[in-house]
Amino acid sequence: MALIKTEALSYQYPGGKILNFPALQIGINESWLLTGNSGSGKTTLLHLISGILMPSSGTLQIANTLLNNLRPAEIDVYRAKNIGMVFQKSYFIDALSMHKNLLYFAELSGKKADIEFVNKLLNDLGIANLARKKPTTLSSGELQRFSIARALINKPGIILADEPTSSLDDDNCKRFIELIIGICKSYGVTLVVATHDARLKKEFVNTIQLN
Ligand SMILES: Nc1ncnc2c1ncn2[C@@H]1O[C@H](COP(=O)(O)OP(=O)(O)OP(=O)(O)O)[C@@H](O)[C@H]1O
Repeated sequence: MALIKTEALSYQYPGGKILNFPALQIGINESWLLTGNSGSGKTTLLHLISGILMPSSGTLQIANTLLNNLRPAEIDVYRAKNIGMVFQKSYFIDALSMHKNLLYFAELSGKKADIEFVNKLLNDLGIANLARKKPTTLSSGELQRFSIARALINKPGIILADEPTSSLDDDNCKRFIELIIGICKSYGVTLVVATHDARLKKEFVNTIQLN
């Protein structure tokens, strides 16, 4: 069964052209690359899947839930439970250690942080030795590895990453993408990476191409 399924999905920003998306069937624990030229709608599609935007037409189904039918409050609950996000730039609080940052973000969702899970994540990502450091003392490659931990902290079924490697050099890019694909595989998480970064193409079997 598909975890993410769309049919005839489209979105139109006020006054903008209609963005039409190909039908998608993305399975549990699969890794997908979302590519296309600048302006083709990669970020918009990620925002539709995460419920930040509602489709103008078409259907979007995640597991057994038709997102079109949800009310805004239900969408917020859906997003908090199901979606982890990784962005081009990491977002952490400078005054807190990385460990405290992760506990803080875990608790933002209203649940008590699972410290054992946080520690397991840090070990699995090979960043436990950096957990006492503050964000300003870390490199962009190290911060992006913590962004993976942040995205996984509430145990989502789906991770959406928007241009996660565009500020990384070749070594960090390779390390990051292998790490996020590997950890999503081992945690049973479905991964969609939107990018125009040609370095990522060879890492994915499944590709969505937007025009
Ligand atoms: N908030 C907005 N209001 C109006 N138009 C928007 C808005 N955000 C994006 N667009 C337009 O919608 C289209 C798709 O944008 P989107 O950011 O999804 O593309 P993208 O493929 O992610 O591009 P890039 O690779 O440059 O990030 C573009 O034409 C863009 O100008």
